[in-house]
Amino acid sequence: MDKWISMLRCHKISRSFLCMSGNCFVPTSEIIAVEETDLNKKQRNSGKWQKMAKLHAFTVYYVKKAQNHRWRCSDVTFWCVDEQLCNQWIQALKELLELQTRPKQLLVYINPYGGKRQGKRIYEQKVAPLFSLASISTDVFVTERANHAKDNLFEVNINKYDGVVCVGGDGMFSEVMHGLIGRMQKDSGIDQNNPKAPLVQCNIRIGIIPAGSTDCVCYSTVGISDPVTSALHIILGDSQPLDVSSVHHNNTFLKYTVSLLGYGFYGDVLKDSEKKRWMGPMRYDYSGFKTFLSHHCYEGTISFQPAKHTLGSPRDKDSCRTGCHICRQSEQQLAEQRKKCGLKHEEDEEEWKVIKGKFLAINAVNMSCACPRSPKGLSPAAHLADGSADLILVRKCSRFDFLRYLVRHTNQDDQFDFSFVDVYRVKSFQFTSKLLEDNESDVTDIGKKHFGQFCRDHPACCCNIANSTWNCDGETLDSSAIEVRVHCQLMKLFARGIEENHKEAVSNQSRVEQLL
Ligand SMILES: CCCCCCCCCCCCC/C=C/[C@@H](O)[C@H](COP(=O)(O)O)NC(=O)CCCCC
Ligand SMILES: Nc1ncnc2c1ncn2[C@@H]1O[C@H](COP(=O)(O)OP(=O)(O)O)[C@@H](O)[C@H]1O
Ligand SMILES: [Ca+2]
Repeated sequence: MDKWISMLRCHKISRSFLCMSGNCFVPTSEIIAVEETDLNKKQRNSGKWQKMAKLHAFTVYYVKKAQNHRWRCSDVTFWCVDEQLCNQWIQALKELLELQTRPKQLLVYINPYGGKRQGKRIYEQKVAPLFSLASISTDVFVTERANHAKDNLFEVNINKYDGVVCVGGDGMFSEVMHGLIGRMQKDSGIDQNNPKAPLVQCNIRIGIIPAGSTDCVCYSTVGISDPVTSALHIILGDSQPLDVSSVHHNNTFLKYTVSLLGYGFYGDVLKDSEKKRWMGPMRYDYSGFKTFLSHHCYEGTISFQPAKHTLGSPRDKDSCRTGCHICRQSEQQLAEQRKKCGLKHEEDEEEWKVIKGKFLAINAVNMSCACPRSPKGLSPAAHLADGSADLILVRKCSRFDFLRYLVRHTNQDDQFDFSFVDVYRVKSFQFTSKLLEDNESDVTDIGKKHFGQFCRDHPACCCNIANSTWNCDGETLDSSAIEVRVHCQLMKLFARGIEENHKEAVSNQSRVEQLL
């Protein structure tokens, strides 16, 4: 659309669309702001208009969807000789924007040390100007230490805000999520140490401005890791429910997780990479390579309860997309089950499957875990809000086979199509390392307490007698026995899930135009 010849060509305004001649329309839900145009400024910039009669104008800022789920703020200016008509348009559009439920007051936490240490700059240069354009007020808090944001969330007057924004990576997001969910349970008198406690949903949405090393939660829920796109989703007030898993050990709460809870390979990569933080995001490549070469496997027992409430399966060809019907159906099914069972725990009655073995990796993912390093993710068909997690067991195999498996995270081939990889959709699971089982069953056996570096029975095998650690959304968790339970849609993000690809969106758009 030519900005300079848009002489009040908008010919129709409805509750849903601002339609302009020239086959262009903007859904009102995607208008960012409407402002009276500073004509002096415009006229100074364009000699073309200098000799014309007095004009009035307003500018509509709206979301322009580019390729690969990237959003940008675009604008169009409408000119008019009639001042009253111009003001009527501004007024009508502002009233429409008021009807949208959008955040007005946000609490922002910036981790200045996440990723490439650009959090503060990204926020100030790319995000703050957009929030100000959309008339969003902010209280900005730059963290000075780990857990600063989490601790602060237990103290602030949270009801003052329409949402919390975190600028950083998955670790920073995890911190803010722990603060919000923890605060919510504390205020409602829920004991987080009870693994069976029905947790209270957190209705304050979190917005993620990606400025970390992996940014998997942002990428998996928006489709791209891009600060401007995320800021625009926040401004429009998008809402995406998210499953959260709780991790316990012996009736003690350890952590919540939304993306990857990984033992073995991803736990070892994370542990090693923490010592190399100075390398920035490259630390994962270095530690990934090192861990791959070490090729350690770990022995233990996994018990899990299959997620029977959901129609989906981890081997599905379709992925979770905006407005996903599998997530909606699964949530309804769980709500019905809960109604039927009342206070009784339906989980207690359901079957547990038990698997013992030696594993190179045990990965539990609540979402696909797509990220720039792995655009399909660890489990491409996992759902954001279906009350289930995908449990991926990578059994002991050769280095070459493990490399083939890892490479499939980066290409289009099926990463579950290997004899040594099993995947299950679960609603809860438990893991105990062999080492702990042995210690618990025979505490007097001195030999078993004397763990050498590698398996005594098979000195040549790669089986590591020491335990691995868990990678819990980028935070290390040292526990050789854990109990995990998925809580369906425990929290919400300022996101809308990944939209259908652009071609489909364009064809839907022209269908709407025809309807109008
Ligand atoms: C031969 C090529 C092999 C390449 C394999 C690449 C596989 C990448 C999969 C990444 C999955 C990411 C799951 C998310 C994990 C994050 O929570 C965590 C912390 O993120 P952040 O706080 O933003 O730093 N990131 C990781 O654990 C990084 C794993 C990278 C392993 C190579
Ligand atoms: N000011 C700070 N100094 C040091 N660590 C911090 C600070 N603020 C937050 N953190 C911690 O840094 C960790 C990693 O942050 P994150 O933003 O995820 O970066 P990255 O993606 O590079 O790991 C998080 O666990 C968070 O708790
Ligand atoms: Ca899920």
